[in-house]
Amino acid sequence: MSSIIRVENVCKTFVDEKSKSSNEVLQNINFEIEENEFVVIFGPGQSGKTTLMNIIAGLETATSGEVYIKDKLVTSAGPDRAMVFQNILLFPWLTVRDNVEYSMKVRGFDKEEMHREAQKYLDLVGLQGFEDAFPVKISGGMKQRVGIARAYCAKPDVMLMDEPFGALDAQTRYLMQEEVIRIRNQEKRTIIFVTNNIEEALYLADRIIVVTECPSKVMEAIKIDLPRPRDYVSEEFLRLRKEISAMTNRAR
Ligand SMILES: Nc1ncnc2c1ncn2[C@@H]1O[C@H](COP(=O)(O)OP(=O)(O)OP(=O)(O)O)[C@@H](O)[C@H]1O
Repeated sequence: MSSIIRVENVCKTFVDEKSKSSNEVLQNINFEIEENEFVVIFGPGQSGKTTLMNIIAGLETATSGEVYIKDKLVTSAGPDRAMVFQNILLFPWLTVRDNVEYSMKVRGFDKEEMHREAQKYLDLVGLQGFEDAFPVKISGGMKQRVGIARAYCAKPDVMLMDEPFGALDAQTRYLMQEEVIRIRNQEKRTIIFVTNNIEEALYLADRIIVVTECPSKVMEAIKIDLPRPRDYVSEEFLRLRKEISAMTNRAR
C-alpha cells in the first residue's frame, strides 16, 4: 500500500493581531494515510481537529510544516479533496438534485453526464424519490446524505468529513454511521473523519489517530482490526472503547 496523504510537522498558532495574544493549537503533527484507508481523528472538543482538517483541505495555512496529497504540496483548496461538514450548507432555493449538480454545472459538465453522475450518487446515498425536494423539506440526516452525494460527485481522492453527524439525534447518527460504511464499500475512497465520539470512531475506523488537548499532539495511532459490520456491544469493541477512553482521560 502506498501513502496518499502525508502530514509533516504541522504546527498552528493563531495570533490575535489586536491584542497580540497567541493560541498554540497544533504542535508538530505527523502522520501518513494509505490509499483507501478510513482514518478517524479522535480528540476532545477544541483540540484543533477542525483546524487540522482545514489545513489538509487547504482552507487554512499552517504556521509551519507541510501537507502532501499524492506527493503534491497542499497550498490551497483543490478538486482532489472534498469536505462534508456538520452544518451542511445547501442552497435553499435549489432542489436536492440541483444542489448535487451545482459544482458539476460550475465546472461546465455536459448536461446529460451531469444528470447521470448526480443520479448515480443520489441513488448511492439513498435519496431516490427526494431529488426534487427543497432542503427545507428534508431532515438533518437527509441533508447529510446530500452533502455526501455532492462530495462524491466531485470525484475527490480524499474525503474530509468534519463531525458530519455531530448535530444528528442518536438514532439517525447510528444509521448514518452504517450508511457511510455501506457507501464506502461501494465506492472506495480515502476518508479522514473527525469526531469526539469514541463509539463512532471505533465503529468507522481502520485506524484511529488520537490527539491530545491543545496544543494538540498525536497521542497514539491505533489500528482497529475489528471485523465488519461492527457490533457496538461486542466484548472487543467495549474493551477498546475502555482502553482509548482511559488513555485520553490519563492525558487530561
Ligand atoms: N480562525 C481562528 N482564529 C483564532 N482561533 C481559532 C480559529 N479557528 C480555531 N481557533 C481556535 O483553535 C482552537 C481549536 O479549535 P478547533 O475548532 O480547531 O477545535 P476542534 O477540536 O475542531 O473543536 P470541536 O471538537 O469543539 O469542534 C480553539 O481554541 C479555537 O478557538
